[in-house]
Amino acid sequence: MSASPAPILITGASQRIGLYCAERLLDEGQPVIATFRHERPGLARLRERGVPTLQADFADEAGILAFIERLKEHTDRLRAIVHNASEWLGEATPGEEARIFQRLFNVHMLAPYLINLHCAELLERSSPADIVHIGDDVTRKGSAQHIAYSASKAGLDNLTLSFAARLAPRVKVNGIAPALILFKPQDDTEYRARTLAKSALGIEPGAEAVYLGLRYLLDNPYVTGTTLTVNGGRHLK
Ligand SMILES: NC(=O)C1=CN([C@@H]2O[C@H](COP(=O)(O)OP(=O)(O)OC[C@H]3O[C@@H](n4cnc5c(N)ncnc54)[C@H](OP(=O)(O)O)[C@@H]3O)[C@@H](O)[C@H]2O)C=CC1
Ligand SMILES: Nc1nc2c(c(=O)[nH]1)N=C([C@H](O)[C@@H](O)CO)CN2
Repeated sequence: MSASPAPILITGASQRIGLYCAERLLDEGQPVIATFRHERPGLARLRERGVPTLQADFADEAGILAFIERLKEHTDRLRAIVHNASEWLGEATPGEEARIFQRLFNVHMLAPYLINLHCAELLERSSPADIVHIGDDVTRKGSAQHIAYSASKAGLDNLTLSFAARLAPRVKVNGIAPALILFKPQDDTEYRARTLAKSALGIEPGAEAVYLGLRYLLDNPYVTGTTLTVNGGRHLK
């Protein structure tokens, strides 16, 4: 029996929420394996702390399966998988709709689906074991500006239910559905004010709000098939 704890895999952990959660887990002595698509400055901080950083593009099946093969070269067990990788794309480019639709479904649904199926055995060598899908509160009502994005995140919510049923009792499977957590640097004042007004609490909480949800799901032995809403009371407005 290995003395060191099994690692937690976080996808899309080179920046923002994924990077933040990776560093908070490391601070607590939890080993992490991180995936990234493009090289970014935050990866150096993870590498300095001994985190294997695996380049992976989940835009198609070949990229997903190639990642799974490389992951298994790095570990034979996992404490948890956090499916965080995501693109927030709208229907902005005429003629590009089908390509964007496919890309969003691949990163938000095909990647979690294939990684969960192919890596369940790694999770089952750890106890407790968890899968956490990072979704989006927008699935509650859909989005006129991000139709394919919202639909693909709704599909991810359904994967939570199916995998929770399939992998119980050895693996818990849950989701976190955030609304605004972090603005992007390019978001202008008007957009920020308009977005903050959409929730009852009216704040930009930062990545800690998602990490606290992740911590709860990892620590609670009696929660599975659940999606935590972390939306500042957006449903109340
Ligand atoms: N930020 C927010 O306010 C909210 C976030 N969420 C959800 O929370 C999670 C984290 O959000 P946030 O930190 O803002 O996410 P980001 O937009 O920063 O994306 C996270 C990472 O996903 C990676 N990624 C994108 N496409 C692919 C792909 N095809 N294959 C592999 N990796 C890919 C990106 O890589 P690269 O560096 O190459 O771009 C990026 O670093 C996401 O699932 C998001 O949908 C939900 C609601 C609100
Ligand atoms: N992959 C991403 N998904 C989402 C992001 C993001 O930056 N990356 N941002 C949002 C917005 O904050 C939205 O919740 C409020 O306008 C949604 N999803």
